[in-house]
Amino acid sequence: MTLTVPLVSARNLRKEFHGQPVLDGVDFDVASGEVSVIIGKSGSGKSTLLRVIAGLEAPEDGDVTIDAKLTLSGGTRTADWSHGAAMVGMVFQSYTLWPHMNVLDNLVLAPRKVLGLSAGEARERAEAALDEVGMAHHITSRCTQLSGGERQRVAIARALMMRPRVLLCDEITSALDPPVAAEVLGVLARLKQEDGLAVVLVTHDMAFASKAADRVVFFSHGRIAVDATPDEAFHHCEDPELKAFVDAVRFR
Ligand SMILES: Nc1ncnc2c1ncn2[C@@H]1O[C@H](COP(=O)(O)OP(=O)(O)OP(=O)(O)O)[C@@H](O)[C@H]1O
Repeated sequence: MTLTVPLVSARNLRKEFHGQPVLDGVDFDVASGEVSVIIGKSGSGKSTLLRVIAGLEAPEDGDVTIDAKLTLSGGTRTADWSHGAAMVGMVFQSYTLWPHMNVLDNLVLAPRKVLGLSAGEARERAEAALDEVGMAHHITSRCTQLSGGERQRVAIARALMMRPRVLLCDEITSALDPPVAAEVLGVLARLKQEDGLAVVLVTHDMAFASKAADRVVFFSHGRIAVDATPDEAFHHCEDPELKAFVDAVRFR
């Protein structure tokens, strides 16, 4: 029997804002080459979960193991924290590219500073990353000249520059028209397929969730209420709250 060790494993994550629990003892595993879609009502804690895993938010309690190294213990960073952080990339809903820079400069900034890559090495890496998202021809474009979908593809490429093994995506298609959103989500599905990247996606896109997700996680009041295959979650689920949520989103 082969035991697969999760790439990311979070245990008993607890986070409060103003005395209110937002993550209420969350256990969450991510496997390599898996697309997990997180759904749930607004304010249920989905973004907070991603931000805690990415190290952007400190939890009150909980352990996180990334790539077999304990990075957070009882809510506190361990000596292996940076090793884990390097494995995790994050892409956000609103465009976080520097508008005054061109695409190449946006991509090379962090790897040159953080990894100390030479200009040539960083450019080579940028060309490969842009190629992955179908944006190689835009390497010298100004970010302000790009459409919303193109900007999000560049944002994905920028996250890929640090060679993460898991990409956390927080509602990255919410501001896009459905066909453009489908294109961006298609890029993620391909990255999973071709590069074995793990993708965790907070989205309301049920079509993508049912087609491309390996699992669907339903968040409710700071807890994971359902963690199932798309077929189970959308067609055979007994959870009344999930059923009501899926119907409400599907027909919106
Ligand atoms: N930095 C913060 N300071 C105070 N409260 C916060 C902060 N970040 C999140 N919250 C609160 O925590 C709760 C969960 O927020 P979170 O963004 O994780 O929910 P969500 O499920 O991602 O919602 P949405 O779908 O609307 O993005 C909300 O009530 C939110 O107002």
